[in-house]
Amino acid sequence: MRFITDIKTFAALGSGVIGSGWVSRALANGLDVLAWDPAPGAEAALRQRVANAWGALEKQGLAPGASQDRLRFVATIEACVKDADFIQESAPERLELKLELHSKISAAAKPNALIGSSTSGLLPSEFYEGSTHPERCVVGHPFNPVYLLPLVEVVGGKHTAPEAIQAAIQVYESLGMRPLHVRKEVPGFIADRLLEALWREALHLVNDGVATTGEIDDAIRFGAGLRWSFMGTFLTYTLAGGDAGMRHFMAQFGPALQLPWTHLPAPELTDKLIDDVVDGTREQLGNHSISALERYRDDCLLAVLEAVKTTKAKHGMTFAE
Ligand SMILES: NC(=O)C1=CN([C@@H]2O[C@H](COP(=O)(O)OP(=O)(O)OC[C@H]3O[C@@H](n4cnc5c(N)ncnc54)[C@H](O)[C@@H]3O)[C@@H](O)[C@H]2O)C=CC1
Ligand SMILES: C[N+](C)(C)CC(=O)CC(=O)[O-]
Repeated sequence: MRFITDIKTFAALGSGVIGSGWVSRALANGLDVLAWDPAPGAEAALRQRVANAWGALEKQGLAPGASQDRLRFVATIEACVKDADFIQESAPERLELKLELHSKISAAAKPNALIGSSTSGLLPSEFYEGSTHPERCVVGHPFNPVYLLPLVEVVGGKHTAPEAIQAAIQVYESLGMRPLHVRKEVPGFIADRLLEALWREALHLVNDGVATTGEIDDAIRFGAGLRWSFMGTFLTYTLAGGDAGMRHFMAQFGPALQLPWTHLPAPELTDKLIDDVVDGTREQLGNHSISALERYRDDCLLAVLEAVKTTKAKHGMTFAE
């Protein structure tokens, strides 16, 4: 089966926070968009959200022909999907609801139109169980705001064709995104496993009276949050190991995971896990020395600090706010 990758018409089912983000991104990329949502007043709310996002999208740069007028809100699931080249579902996070919705979407869609779900962590093998042509069905998990953040996690289920994963990656790239193929189907995928761990711990801190939510957010936004925009945890910690890199870092700070500071159970630090982490970060380092990456990290930090400061001032805020 050749899946459609040269898309002209994008269908969005569910037009809440995430659905309207997809609609905005698709319109900004010069596509025709069909949207459906069963809630009363959904069309007006969607148009309002798209209008709100449009200023940022104009600053980022619109594709030729991009226009909010190319959005058509329709009355049925069938009208939304039957002529669509690509379909993205962003309905509430309930397994039964998604199961029923996808059986209807897939029955009415062109057989070679890819179908993506925005789910934050439900398993595609489960909610695509009743779908027609499930080989074209994937998860495309985005991040809020969908029209600006590039990451989209692409996850297949037990019936998804490998070619469909590649085709979906191609489509998401054509929408200016940075797809990440999650190779193993697990609840929460990669990013939400991490975000949930952080969030759960933050709730423990509040619950234990250690910090307020504002203090916890300060702990993120004035520290690791600034460096996360350009360097992930593994490479950051490799640099934190100095010239000896990740192996020294693991020896020095790995045992503290067993104390534990957190309320989450820690993984057992087996030799295999350490080797996997060391080998993985070695690959990430490539030919770059630790000191070269430190210069890169510092340059990026300065640029981000300057950008945040300038942007906040434009909005009438001080840097400390
Ligand atoms: N809010 C977030 O930060 C993120 C949410 N997601 C995922 O995106 C999906 C949508 O979440 P949100 O946009 O946040 O929710 P939301 O509550 O803002 O929007 C859901 C929309 O679905 C509509 N809806 C209700 N029943 C429906 C049905 N049977 N078929 C189609 N639409 C229906 C509602 O009227 C509403 O407009 C969920 O699967 C969620 O896990 C993914 C990434 C981030
Ligand atoms: C809270 N959430 C699980 C819905 C968040 C996401 O899925 C991604 C995001 O935007 O943080």
